[in-house]
Amino acid sequence: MEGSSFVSTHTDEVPPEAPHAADRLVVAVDGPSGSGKSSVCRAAAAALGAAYLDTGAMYRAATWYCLREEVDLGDPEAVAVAVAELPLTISTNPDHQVVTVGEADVTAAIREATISEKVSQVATNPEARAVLIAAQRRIIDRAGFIVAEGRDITTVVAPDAQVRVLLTASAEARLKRRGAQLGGTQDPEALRRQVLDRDTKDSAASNFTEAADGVAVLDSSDLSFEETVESLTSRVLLAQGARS
Ligand SMILES: Nc1ncnc2c1ncn2[C@@H]1O[C@H](COP(=O)(O)OP(=O)(O)OP(=O)(O)O)[C@@H](O)[C@H]1O
Ligand SMILES: Nc1ccn([C@H]2C[C@H](O)[C@@H](COP(=O)(O)O)O2)c(=O)n1
Repeated sequence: MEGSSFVSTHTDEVPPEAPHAADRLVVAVDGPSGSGKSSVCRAAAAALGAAYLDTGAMYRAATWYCLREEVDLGDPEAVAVAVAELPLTISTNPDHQVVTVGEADVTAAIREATISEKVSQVATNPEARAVLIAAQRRIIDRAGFIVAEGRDITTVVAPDAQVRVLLTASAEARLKRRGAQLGGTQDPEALRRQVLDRDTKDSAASNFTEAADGVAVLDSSDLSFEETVESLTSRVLLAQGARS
């Protein structure tokens, strides 16, 4: 498993070390905010010995960069130009996530509420998306065995993935989980903005509320965290078994 992938925004080439088709097993997971994508996919990847790609972290890092460069997020052309120059690296080690922009380690900073509230302005920019989607495809190609999660992985980034899952949960469960995750620091209105309002904005760029053809729905509303991880890993093991 590769621990770190440099995301070049300036080339489309498939890296020379890309694995053979027979060694590829891509697990694509999409879903709304707070459904458990990051935590469940990271745990499943660690259990399976797979790489892990958090594509949301890439949109968050792009937003952090735009803010640092004082780019007007309301100016789509300026955002597109900035993201095309984004010097981003993201680790694919499920046990150790590191995101850097140039020399800056932004792993913690990209989780702050300011970024959560502004990230949709970058994520709904078509040119910015094209740059990040190309980078995500290169990382997936290079990894071979990888769990990648986001909003458009099953449909746009890796529609040919061997395992495709839409991870859902009720709005009530998602708000409760996010509230607990943030240690009860957010008032109900701030939580709604960060979870439900963000979903509404992000829906303009991709459909992550309905499963596309061939995508299985995993509803975690009434499942524990461990049961959800188990459900995902068992689907992957089934796919592995079917190939051998
Ligand atoms: N089945 C579950 N039962 C209980 N808690 C869960 C479950 N799945 C995830 N969680 C918890 O819910 C919280 C939110 O999960 P997570 O951050 O993985 O969601 P997400 O879908 O990646 O959200 P976002 O897209 O906003 O980043 C975490 O604290 C996680 O541990
Ligand atoms: N494939 C993706 C991944 C993420 N986004 C957007 C949607 C979110 O607002 C933002 C941050 O993602 P999160 O960390 O909350 O999973 O990025 C997207 O549009 N496509």
